Amino acid sequence: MELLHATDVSKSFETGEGPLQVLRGVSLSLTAGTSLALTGESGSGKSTLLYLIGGLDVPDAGHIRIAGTDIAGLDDPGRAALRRGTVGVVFQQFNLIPSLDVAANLAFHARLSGRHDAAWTAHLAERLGLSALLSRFPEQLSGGQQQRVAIGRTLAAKSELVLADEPTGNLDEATGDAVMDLLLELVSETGAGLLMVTHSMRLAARLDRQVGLRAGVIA
Ligand SMILES: Nc1ncnc2c1ncn2[C@@H]1O[C@H](COP(=O)(O)OP(=O)(O)OP(=O)(O)O)[C@@H](O)[C@H]1O
Repeated sequence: MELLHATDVSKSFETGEGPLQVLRGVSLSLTAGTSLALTGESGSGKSTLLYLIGGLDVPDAGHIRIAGTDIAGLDDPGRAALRRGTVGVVFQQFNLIPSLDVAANLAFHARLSGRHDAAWTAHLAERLGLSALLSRFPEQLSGGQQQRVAIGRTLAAKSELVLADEPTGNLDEATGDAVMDLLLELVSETGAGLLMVTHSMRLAARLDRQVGLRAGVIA
């Protein structure tokens, strides 16, 4: 089943020096249960594309269809609902909620999207090695532990599409590899699709497909 289909997506930003055209007609697609690495040099627009797909920003032109819905047709609350349910984003900076403990962070998006399933969340906590850390707060966790919570938060909401922006970019190599193992295993078990931005050809090679962005188009 086609999960994601982006067609001719363009995006520019206003800067002090005039408009900067970042994406110039990007098309890509992803089937449920498969993974795609998005590579490209710094500034090539990888994060911009991921944010558009995640409904965190809107394209100037083009279409993004996720699980059959054209997200251009959604209003702000509709896009917010998309981000908490169908689509989950794992950021390089973890982005956990500092005032909530691990258990509440894990369940946060699932609760907001009406997808909370206590048994499934407990299973994820166990698989992610978080069961003994449930009452800790994010600042009391290592980077690797925080990223495991962020992955769990996305999967707890049963997201069909997981977007990850350099998810191991803030971790040392051994910790990053362990986090990547868990991400790939759990995404594959849940049958979600994964779109991951990475600078690392080594990490990109672990995903099913690799595409590169260059000068605003898929190279
Ligand atoms: N809100 C914004 N306003 C102005 N320019 C922006 C904005 N967001 C991104 N840009 C510019 O768009 C270009 C692409 O940025 P983007 O973050 O998508 O690149 P990237 O490929 O993810 O880079 P990196 O690998 O360094 O994270 C950059 O030149 C960046 O400065």
